[in-house]
Amino acid sequence: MASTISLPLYEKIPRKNALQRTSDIIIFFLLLSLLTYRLLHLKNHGTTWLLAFLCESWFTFTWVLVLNMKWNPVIFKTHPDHLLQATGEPVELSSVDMFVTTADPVLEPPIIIVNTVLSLLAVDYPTHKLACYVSDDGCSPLTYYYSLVEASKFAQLWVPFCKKYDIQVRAPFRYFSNDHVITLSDSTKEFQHERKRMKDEYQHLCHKIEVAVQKSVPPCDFTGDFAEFSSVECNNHPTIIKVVWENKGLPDGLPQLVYISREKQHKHPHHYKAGAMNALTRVSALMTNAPYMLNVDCDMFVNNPKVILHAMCVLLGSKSESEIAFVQFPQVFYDGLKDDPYGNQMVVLYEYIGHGTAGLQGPFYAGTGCFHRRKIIYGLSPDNMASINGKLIEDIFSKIGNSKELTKSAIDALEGKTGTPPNHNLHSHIEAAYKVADCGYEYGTSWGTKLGWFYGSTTEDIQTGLRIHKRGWRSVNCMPNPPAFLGCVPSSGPTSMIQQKRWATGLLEILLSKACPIFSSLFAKLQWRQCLAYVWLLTWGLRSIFELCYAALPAYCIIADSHFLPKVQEPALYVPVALFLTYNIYTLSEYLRAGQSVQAWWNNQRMARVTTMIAWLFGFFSVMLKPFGLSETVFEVTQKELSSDIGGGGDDDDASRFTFNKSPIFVPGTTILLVHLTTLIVSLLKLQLPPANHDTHGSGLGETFCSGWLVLCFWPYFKGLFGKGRHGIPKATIFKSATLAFLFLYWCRRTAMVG
Ligand SMILES: O=c1ccn([C@@H]2O[C@H](COP(=O)(O)OP(=O)(O)O[C@H]3O[C@H](CO)[C@@H](O)[C@H](O)[C@H]3O)[C@@H](O)[C@H]2O)c(=O)[nH]1
Ligand SMILES: [Mn+2]
Repeated sequence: MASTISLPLYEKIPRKNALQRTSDIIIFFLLLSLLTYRLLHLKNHGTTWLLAFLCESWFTFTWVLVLNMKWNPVIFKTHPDHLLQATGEPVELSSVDMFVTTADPVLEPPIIIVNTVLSLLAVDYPTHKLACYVSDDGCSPLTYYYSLVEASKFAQLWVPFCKKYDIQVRAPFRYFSNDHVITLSDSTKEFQHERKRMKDEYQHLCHKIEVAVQKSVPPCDFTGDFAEFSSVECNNHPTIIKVVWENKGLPDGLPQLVYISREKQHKHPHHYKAGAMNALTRVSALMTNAPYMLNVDCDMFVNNPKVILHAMCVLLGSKSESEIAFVQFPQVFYDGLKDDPYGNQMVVLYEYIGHGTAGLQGPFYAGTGCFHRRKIIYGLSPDNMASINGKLIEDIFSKIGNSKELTKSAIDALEGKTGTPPNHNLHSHIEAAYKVADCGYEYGTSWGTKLGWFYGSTTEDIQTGLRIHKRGWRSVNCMPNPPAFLGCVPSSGPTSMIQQKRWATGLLEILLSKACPIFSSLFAKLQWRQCLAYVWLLTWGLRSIFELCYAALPAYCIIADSHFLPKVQEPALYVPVALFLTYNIYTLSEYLRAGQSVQAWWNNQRMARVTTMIAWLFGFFSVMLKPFGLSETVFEVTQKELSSDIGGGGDDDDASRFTFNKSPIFVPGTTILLVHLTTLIVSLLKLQLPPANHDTHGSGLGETFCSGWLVLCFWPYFKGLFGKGRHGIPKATIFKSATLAFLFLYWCRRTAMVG
């Protein structure tokens, strides 16, 4: 097919960044000057300078990693219209299995899953080439019944409606929301009438779900279709697989829809999302065996109905198939709070780091909104592409487990004989599918270690992507307009902190494992600049230690009456001042160029400090304490809320105010704030004293400024000291933090007097 394509399906366009490179280099040189200054004066000063030197060396190292990532940005532009022209008939397109994972019907309400599934079912693609599989780790009849059975009924109306009128947003909650204004006046009577009907039907569906969720009773008595759900515990139950909708080869019907809740038993590790993805891979292999797999988190609905066509442009358009393993769409969020108060919307991150890594071996796999090739998930290397020989097949045989049907489908996948034959009957494979979804199936196989999604990290996405890059594959990021998928972003302090903690934990687990990118670069095919990009990401947890130490320095110096920054009269002071100014102007310009506000920039700067020193610190400790059995790294599911729950759009001031709870995760931040409030006051008082009382070693303006800056960074905590309810830091947390702050300051004083 590729040979008949003449117009390019995608283009790789280098992005100009001379100015950025210049600022990057300037900052790098300023960092080097600071290090030189430290080295020259190290012997005149004590431990504080050594500590400062170590921290600044780490910051410089991190900066080199950032510089490497941003140096050669590229943009991939896809042309779906060329795809349709080239193939003439859309029927020639490959089939795609679409996976949705969900784990908890409370944190991930059924209405969210309904919308994601509906948006997937309604994409612009021949429907008989699509199958949607929903994995439910919560084993909830609510999810099964509403997200799938009821949704598939509604889909019978919704999908034809979307296609007939070429609706752009195919998640109904979004389409019918008020901020999605449609000029109904210039539309036909017929359209208005049908739209009204859709809206009524959708509201009816919502109402049913609401009632069931509130009563928290199962939607039915456990008979018939639901018998399997009776007396299940979410962590201990047999496999449940249900074919909700079967497409009998009709291009304009609905895509196949299958519900899977893999078996779980207390004594078997289930490997969280990675385990779910592997079960999905196996079950779908038996049922539809599409050569491409799209996976989304349950909250990531399709926002651009052409998304599969965009992905196909890259996957079919790469010169040799052997190049590109996966196509990653960025995580974009809907209805995020205004100006990103939690600093977690990642707009600027995707803009610079995303396009930057695209110019290296390719973007990281982000766990959602990504198209994979099935054979690569089965462990294929670029070298093996040309010949699928007996040895390779034997190899697969030994790894994939003892299901004959699965082995056969895997061989088909490797040989390129994939896709659903016409009149394919899903039910005929259900028995084999139950078998491969058992929790015992993976014993003695290589699932999670050599094929599929990889185990051992709570960021299974990064680990899986790294293993793919390690084999020499590339990846591409695709950022169509409008964005391909939209999802939820945490909009509360506790949720956001827990998510960041999980990431830091998972990333550090990878760094300390066999999968460490440094080995992959030395002994496998991970390109060294890509390796550096991974090192940047995987060291998030370690950064917390250096930042925390650096934050302790000004406080220590003020109490101990020493200094770690050049004094006002020293010309060397220009170095940190210039560094501070250049860095902030530079990051600010990044935000402005990405269309973000000054407030968003500041919120992100501030939250970067809070996240690094607090959430990542917890991630660091949970990894460090794991070998001693003092901690367990678990995948804590992020709470998802529809915008209506949080006051729509988040313009109101209260919604963007930081929230707290009783979690110990808020102790260190409160401690840092209390320490710096104290030292700020102490140093301001000292600055008032006549100069005669100052010897040249005493703390100076630099330290005072640092303390002040940290207080500003922790300003949400400051407000939390006086806040009420969820906006206030609990009294017990304040008490613990005050004790810690006192002990720290006391210790500073003691060591200073001894020294
Ligand atoms: O035991 C589990 C736990 C989670 N999930 C699903 O995994 C997805 C991601 O979980 P979520 O709580 O939303 O985590 P986020 O932090 O929002 O997810 C980001 O980070 C994860 C890695 O930590 C990636 O897997 C995700 O794709 C990425 O969006 C959701 O659909 C969950 O239902 C499961 O299926 N089984
Ligand atoms: Mn999520």
